[in-house]
Amino acid sequence: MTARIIDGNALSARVRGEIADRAAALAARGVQPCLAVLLVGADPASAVYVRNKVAACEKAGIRSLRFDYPQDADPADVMARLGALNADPAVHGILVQLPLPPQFDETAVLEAIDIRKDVDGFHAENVGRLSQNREAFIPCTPHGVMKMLEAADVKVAGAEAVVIGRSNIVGKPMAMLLTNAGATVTVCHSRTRDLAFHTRRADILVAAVGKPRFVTGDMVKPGATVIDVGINRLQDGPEAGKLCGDVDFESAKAVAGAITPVPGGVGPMTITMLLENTVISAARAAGR
Ligand SMILES: Nc1nc(=O)c2c([nH]1)NC[C@@H]1CN(c3ccc(C(=O)N[C@@H](CCC(=O)O)C(=O)O)cc3)C=[N+]21
Repeated sequence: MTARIIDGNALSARVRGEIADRAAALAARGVQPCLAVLLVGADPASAVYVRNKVAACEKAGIRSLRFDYPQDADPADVMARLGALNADPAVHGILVQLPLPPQFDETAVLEAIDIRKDVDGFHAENVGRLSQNREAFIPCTPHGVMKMLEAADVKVAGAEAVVIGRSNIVGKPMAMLLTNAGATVTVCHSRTRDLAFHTRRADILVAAVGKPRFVTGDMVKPGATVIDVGINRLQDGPEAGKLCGDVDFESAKAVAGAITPVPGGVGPMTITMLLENTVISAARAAGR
């Protein structure tokens, strides 16, 4: 057996088309959706992601404002900018690219964003709302995963779901969304004693560990849906520079029922959900 590929690029193209229509309709009513993106430091990966986000906005008819700060930026300057963006009615979404340099208190920065503009869904109040199933904004990566499961007709209610990774930006909100959708959820992490015992029971397996090709075919239940959230740039060897996920695609594909590739899987959907959240925010600001 070989798994069905869940194509994040194709799904993104479709959803981004709908988002562009909504953005155009809002603009016609005088509300041009607008996302502000703040990038601190010169991490090359972060610069690429920010460039991709800005380009995706442009293509969808969403205005973007970009603010770049040096690696040694004064956190007070960034906080002041956030205050101004919170107060600006023309701005509907604010994203501070993570990670931040060490002089920043990341939590304090995320809490400084008005929750009505928190399109990342990282503010503690949005996290609390998500846990109560009455969220303002759903974090983009796990939200994109839910959209992929839906588009691929994967039944979530009643399924055994296993999430590997417990980060605030992926693992925890992913577990919450799957729980809200009726899955029986197990969260595994670096301290889990027998990882394969858990993963082999999963109807839906989400890998968000940050280790290249960590999940192998022998860890996958036959017919399972495997979602690969990993974005790892291989450092050395013959494949240096290549992007790969947390899943060993070839061995997992031979066992799974459906699987997401890297690149072209969850990554593009993350950006799509960012655009969607920005348009939702603009629609709320327009009173509809
Ligand atoms: N405040 C904040 N919000 C984020 O959403 C956020 C962040 N910080 N920091 C970094 C991570 C990472 N992230 C990605 C988004 C898209 C792709 C993506 O589109 N990847 C393409 C490949 C891109 C390439 O070739 O490098 C793909 O998987 O096909 C990857 C990674 C968002 N993040």
